[in-house]
Amino acid sequence: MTNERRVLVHPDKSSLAGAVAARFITKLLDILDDQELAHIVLTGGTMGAAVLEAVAASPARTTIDWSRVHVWWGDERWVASGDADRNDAQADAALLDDLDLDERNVHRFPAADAGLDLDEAAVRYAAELAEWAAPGLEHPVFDITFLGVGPDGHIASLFPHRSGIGVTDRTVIAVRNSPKPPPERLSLTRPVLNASQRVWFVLAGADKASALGLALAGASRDEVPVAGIKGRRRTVFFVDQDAAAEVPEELIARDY
Ligand SMILES: O=C1O[C@H](COP(=O)(O)O)[C@@H](O)[C@H](O)[C@H]1O
Repeated sequence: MTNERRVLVHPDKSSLAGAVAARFITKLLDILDDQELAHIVLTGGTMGAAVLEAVAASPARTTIDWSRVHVWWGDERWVASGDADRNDAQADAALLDDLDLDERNVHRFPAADAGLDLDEAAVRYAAELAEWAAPGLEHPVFDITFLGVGPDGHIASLFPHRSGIGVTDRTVIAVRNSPKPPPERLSLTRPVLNASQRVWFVLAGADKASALGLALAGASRDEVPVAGIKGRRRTVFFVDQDAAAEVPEELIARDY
């Protein structure tokens, strides 16, 4: 098995979301055939929600034993619980509210109204990761990690030319002065994301083309943080035609 990066292109955003949702359900079934629990990382952003809505719309989602699925997030915006700007609130609305998930298996970042400051919240989430850690690590090995990619190449809340993408001594960081609002955020760090078995980037739209092109052309992770992320077994970029505009033709596989 190779863990080379693969780029799978779909015609548009809606077919992309549907195809990723179908693959996710199939892969999750396979994973749960082989092991008792699955640990999944969700992403915020436009495609994060679109994929979850497509999972919700798929009758095949009923084939999954969701009580064996643990849900985590790659990052969170530091706003109050239930705020529509929170990544977990978007995931709830798109899918999670409809699933038979045990709330103890839904690992939300603390919210801004939880009585903690931002640094304490980062420590709290790190402790939750440690509770579920794989042997020898301080965090679970995630089976599938979904990541959106911002037009500037950020993933989770790790932004270009900021220190966060270089942090390796913690599993969770507090982010201040984020270039994208809201300014305060929490994020998993690169070593945690890179320990994932599979990293699935999902991105659509012409505004993502340059970041993706740069990452695949060998730009540094400081310039485009997405360049610094790779799963242990698989790293797949699921993209639409517009986002693929600057991907070298030889890297493209059309998934339709
Ligand atoms: O703020 C965030 O943005 C990115 C990308 O979002 P998009 O709307 O440009 O697709 C997302 O991946 C991240 O989780 C989120 O907090």
